[in-house]
Amino acid sequence: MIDSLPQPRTTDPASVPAFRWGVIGTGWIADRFVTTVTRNTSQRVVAVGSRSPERAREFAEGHGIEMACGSYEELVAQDVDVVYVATGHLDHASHARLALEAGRNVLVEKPMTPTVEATRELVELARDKDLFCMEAVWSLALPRFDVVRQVLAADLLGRIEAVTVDMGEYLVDHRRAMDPAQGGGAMNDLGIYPLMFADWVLPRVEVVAAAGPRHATGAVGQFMALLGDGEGRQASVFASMLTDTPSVAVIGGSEATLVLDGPFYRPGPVEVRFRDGRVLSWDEPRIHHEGLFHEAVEVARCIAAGLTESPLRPLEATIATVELMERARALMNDPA
Ligand SMILES: NC(=O)C1=CN([C@@H]2O[C@H](COP(=O)(O)OP(=O)(O)OC[C@H]3O[C@@H](n4cnc5c(N)ncnc54)[C@H](OP(=O)(O)O)[C@@H]3O)[C@@H](O)[C@H]2O)C=CC1
Ligand SMILES: O=C1CO[C@H](CO)[C@@H](O)[C@@H]1O
Repeated sequence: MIDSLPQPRTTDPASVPAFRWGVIGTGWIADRFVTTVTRNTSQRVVAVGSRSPERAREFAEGHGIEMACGSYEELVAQDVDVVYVATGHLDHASHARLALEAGRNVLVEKPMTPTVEATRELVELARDKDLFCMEAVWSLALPRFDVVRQVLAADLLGRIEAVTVDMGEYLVDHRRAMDPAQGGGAMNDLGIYPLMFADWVLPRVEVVAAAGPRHATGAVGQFMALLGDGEGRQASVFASMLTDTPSVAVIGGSEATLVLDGPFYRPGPVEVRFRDGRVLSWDEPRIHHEGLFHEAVEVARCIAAGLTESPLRPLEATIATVELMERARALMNDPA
């Protein structure tokens, strides 16, 4: 009988080489990513690219970045080892392609692309070029997720029977995230996380049913999906841009139940509740998006090791998640 949860095996940022990074886009996530990477690692963000030379300059000055590029083409032509694609959902494919064609490794914001076809094309290109490519599902690089990974590998929960996971954040007033013309709606911004989680825990799971009413903007404001693996295991997924929900993830097993208190996709605690009443927990500071730096360290670790994909977010897993997204969308008549 164990008396504590496993310690996470996350990579020490100081143990990986300092690579030269370029960033495409100067928006919300680009700002957070560069801030935390600069603060917590020795990775060097040396160039930023924007559609506007002015915005590139402002971003570069604000973050102490050497090169401000007035176009994405100019950015990928710089001497960088890896490009972080931080533009909107519908632009990931073309901007990642631009970087790969220029011979750069890529870390691409989620969803890598909103469709199975475009994701497969990008994966194929990265493989043809023998370049590193990863979808920035940063949760999977967090210490918290490594604790879960080890709990699952050690079969501490018994037979997994159910996953329930929700993710609700009030984003109704967010122009990009609710604009259907920019791929806005509950799927691309939020739903990808709970679907990824269900698929990560129960890899053969399929979407059985889904419903997602449209908000006044025309985007799907929230959706529920029911998943099953054909062997009796089920997952329920809920994502909403219309209200804040606990955003808790639960893995129910025959021997114990694991709970990731919300928001499950960010840094936070892990609790395992055994059927005999014992509870084991592991905790870390709830540092919000500050935890983004872990994915940059994972990228550096992989590139240094000569890997073209990360075992934390293999490209086939990215494809599996977008397959679930596409199936759920089809059931709710929501074009990508
Ligand atoms: N990992 C995470 O926790 C998070 C991930 N994300 C993901 O990151 C991506 C970007 O989200 P976010 O940072 O919130 O978005 P923003 O709208 O804040 O930034 C997007 C950037 O894309 C660039 N861009 C290029 N073409 C266009 C266009 N036609 N219209 C508008 N912007 C354009 C702009 O940079 P410029 O003008 O300088 O060229 C802009 O700053 C999304 O795919 C989202 O899913 C978002 C939030 C959190
Ligand atoms: O990936 C994401 C996670 O956090 C953000 C806000 O809290 C979301 O909007 C976003 O798309």
